[in-house]
Amino acid sequence: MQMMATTVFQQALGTLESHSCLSSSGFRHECGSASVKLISKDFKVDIALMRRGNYCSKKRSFSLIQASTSQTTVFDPVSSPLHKTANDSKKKPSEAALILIRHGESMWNEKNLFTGCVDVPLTKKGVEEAIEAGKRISNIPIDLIYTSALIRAQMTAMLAMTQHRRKKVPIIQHEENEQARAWSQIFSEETNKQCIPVITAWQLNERMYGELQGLNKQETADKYGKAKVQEWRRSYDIPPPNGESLEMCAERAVAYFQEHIEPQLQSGKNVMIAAHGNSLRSIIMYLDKLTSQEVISLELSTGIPMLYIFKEGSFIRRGSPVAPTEAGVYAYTKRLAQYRQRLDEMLQ
Ligand SMILES: O=C(O)[C@@H](CO)OP(=O)(O)O
Repeated sequence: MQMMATTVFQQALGTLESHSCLSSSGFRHECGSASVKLISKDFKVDIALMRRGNYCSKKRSFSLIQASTSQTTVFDPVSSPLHKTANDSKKKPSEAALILIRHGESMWNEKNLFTGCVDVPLTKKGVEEAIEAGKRISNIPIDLIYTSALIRAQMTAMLAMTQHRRKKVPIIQHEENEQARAWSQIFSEETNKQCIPVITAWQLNERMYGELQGLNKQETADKYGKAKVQEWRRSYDIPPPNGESLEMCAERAVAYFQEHIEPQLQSGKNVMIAAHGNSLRSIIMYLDKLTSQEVISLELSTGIPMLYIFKEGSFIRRGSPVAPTEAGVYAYTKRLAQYRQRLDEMLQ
């Protein structure tokens, strides 16, 4: 179907009250969602907003962002506007998608051991979670992927990308030294266009859990008391013995995000970050402007993608995209809906 230039969506202010209460298991669904009908001349889009999916934070209300015929500046022919005009490339990108995903279940998650920076792989369940996550983001544009230096995050990113409908190939970048850079070059521009660079950064590693690494969480609580262990696990500025506090983790993870990832989003590139429970908690604290008190109650489940839209310097949380097979639609913006429609056309 010829993609009609969609008209400006009517702005709908969907005020969503989502009440989330947090459980020690780390997450609880909350269906504080509302359906908001966005009508344009070309197609009606029901956007079930803010399906609270599997991550919680404090009670928040959201208003729907204005969706307009903004020029999409993306680095992917599928989503580039059909009729680019001369001055399009000079236009600042309208928005960019940011996907955050905590790695799937790891073998030490399964054993309930403190993991931190110990480099353990995913379990079979973690592999399945990563693949399911890939299905949920399979229609969202991704131009760059960032992971930590740990295999559980890298496995999650690569497994998720096996499900992406654009079928670009994620390539881990080796820039650790000149030889690594030289020996991993791609000598075909066309092939290069079909690749997505994957940048690994130790700054996105899980918080270093110090002398708790390898200890069983329940045994540690029995030994030191539940309150003390909860303080080590979830407080902002109290580190575990010879380990990192969340604040210390944020000093590297958020700094890396601001220095290396945010500029990419500002240039219109769509980014996925596959990382860890605490390094992502520190980043979400920054994105959502949570206080050190509020972040205590923020928990992330394994393998559940979280979608943000970066627009005019702000991060708008859009919830967790539902799987492509599920009825209904996503916390999509117009641009993301267009991208999906072009994928459908391309894959017909
Ligand atoms: O052990 C760890 O590294 C982390 C994440 O698995 O555990 P917690 O959720 O207790 O911070």
